[in-house]
Amino acid sequence: MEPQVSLRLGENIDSEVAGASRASSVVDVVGNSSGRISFDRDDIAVEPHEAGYILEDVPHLTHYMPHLPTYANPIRFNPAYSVVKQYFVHVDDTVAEKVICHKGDPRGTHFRRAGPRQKVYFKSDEVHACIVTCGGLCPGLNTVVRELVCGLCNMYGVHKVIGINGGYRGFYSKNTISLTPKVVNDIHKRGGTILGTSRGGHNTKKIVDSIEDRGINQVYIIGGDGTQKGAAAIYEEIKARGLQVSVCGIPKTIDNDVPVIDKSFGFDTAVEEAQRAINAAHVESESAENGIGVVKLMGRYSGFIAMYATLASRDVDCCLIPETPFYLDGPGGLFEYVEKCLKENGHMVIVIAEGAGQELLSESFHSTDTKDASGNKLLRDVGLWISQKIKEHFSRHTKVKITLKYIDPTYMIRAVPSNASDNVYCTLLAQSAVHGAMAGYTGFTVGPVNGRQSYIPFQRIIEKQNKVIITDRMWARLLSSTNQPSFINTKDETEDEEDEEHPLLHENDYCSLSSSTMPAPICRAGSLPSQHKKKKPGLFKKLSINK
Ligand SMILES: Nc1ncnc2c1ncn2[C@@H]1O[C@H](COP(=O)(O)OP(=O)(O)O)[C@@H](O)[C@H]1O
Ligand SMILES: O=P(O)(O)OC[C@H]1O[C@](O)(COP(=O)(O)O)[C@@H](O)[C@@H]1O
Ligand SMILES: [Mg+2]
Repeated sequence: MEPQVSLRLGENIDSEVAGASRASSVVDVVGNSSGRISFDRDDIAVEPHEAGYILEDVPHLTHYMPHLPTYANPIRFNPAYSVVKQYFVHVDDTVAEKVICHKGDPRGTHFRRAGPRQKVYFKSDEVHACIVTCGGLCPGLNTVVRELVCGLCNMYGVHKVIGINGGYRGFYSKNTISLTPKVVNDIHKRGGTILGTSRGGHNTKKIVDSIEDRGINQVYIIGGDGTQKGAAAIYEEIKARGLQVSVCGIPKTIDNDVPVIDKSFGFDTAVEEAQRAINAAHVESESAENGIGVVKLMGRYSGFIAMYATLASRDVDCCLIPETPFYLDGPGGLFEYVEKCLKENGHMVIVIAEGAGQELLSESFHSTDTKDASGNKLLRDVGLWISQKIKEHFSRHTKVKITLKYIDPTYMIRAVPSNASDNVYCTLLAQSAVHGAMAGYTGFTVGPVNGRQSYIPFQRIIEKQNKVIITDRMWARLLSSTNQPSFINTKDETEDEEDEEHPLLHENDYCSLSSSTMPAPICRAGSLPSQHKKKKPGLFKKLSINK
């Protein structure tokens, strides 16, 4: 079956924008010849047509400004691109969210494919774009800034691009940075962001006032989950004021915790840079008698950097991440495993993500929650804590003398420039963002879905965090690479097997589960918390059978 364009019947089929006349509809169910249904995201849940797919579309300026004029895309006059056959993205092109299907499955959710359109909704010399970077640092920020500027200026002939200083709060300050291809020429070789960044300080009304006062009509917002929530609020306010301003979010997070997209920029660089710390830990531990190297890596709620760095290195004996429960004492606990490693190999390396075991730390410190300016919970140093616990264990309960070195490379990893593959990734991301804004899309985030750049509604990006699925094959690969304990005792596994009520679950069922449904860290030796046993029996064993 040929996928159909998500236009309403009676709409101009030549229109560059699917559903251009709709007020706010962003989700279409595209079916076969028997028809299709369009609906507002906020309205009702609609069952997709048996043979159709759901197009989770992004808003367009014409949804609230229906009579905007269009212009021929200036790229067609650019010698670099005019020779490329089929350079423009077809209006029907969509990208499937899931590429693994089972016989009889519905075709699932699709996103609009990113790329240049035949028509644009801005005259190049009328574009006044701004770029802002928010939240924590991440390798590649400067590359994205560079490629946004070069994409706007070199591909579309835009002359007015400004940088907002120091994150969202920079919208309220007088000073901005004028950005030209010359200014940004070398910045991709530097870590950090030339624009500066910050946490907190988001005031939607004041930001949109500033956008209006300055005559800005394209806003590129680079940042993580918090930033994208802020971008969504800015878009809503701009829509409410009826402004012809495209708002485009570019997901940034070293933690790789943004959902839907394949991975976030800077992640590859972070994994690569983490190897240096792991190597150092390995050298130190190998060179001492009963040497233990502990490396803390970033990852507040998602342990992707720790997991991939461990898999890449092969020198790591134990990887602890926020998504996995672990405990210290007793059979199957961490101390027992450390003793075993030292006995067998004379040394060991532990990688721990910063958000791992936080519940265990809270128990130790009885701390109250403190937050940063953006409202993110401030975490205690788990690396230091676990290092002390291991030292205490060996001095109090064994005769083994250990040498433990704790390495915290987190900010060093975050501050490096992006590597080659991240640079290419950042280029595609930035160019896709520019194409989308020029084509009049707004209220969208850009990112790769199954290898294809796509336009994704803000809602999908901010509704949950991407997490390591510990029942997935990737975590199983890690466990088999490190041989670390799963921190699940056999008694619990047997209980799970006996539970016939719960059918096998598909991996995608888990992708849609939030952290609240994942097991809480185990606090006591040798047993799982009771709510874990009751809520998700079979969580660990059964899914692996399904792969
Ligand atoms: N729910 C929210 N609504 C509006 N703005 C937000 C929200 N959460 C965070 N922000 C703003 O986004 C910016 C970055 O958020 P932060 O959580 O620090 O980093 P990140 O975007 O990398 O997750 C901050 O300026 C913060 O004020
Ligand atoms: O010390 P900071 O700058 O607040 O940043 C610490 C946090 O920033 C991160 O690197 C990334 O967080 P964001 O994506 O929210 O910016 C986390 O891994 C880490 O916990
Ligand atoms: Mg964040």
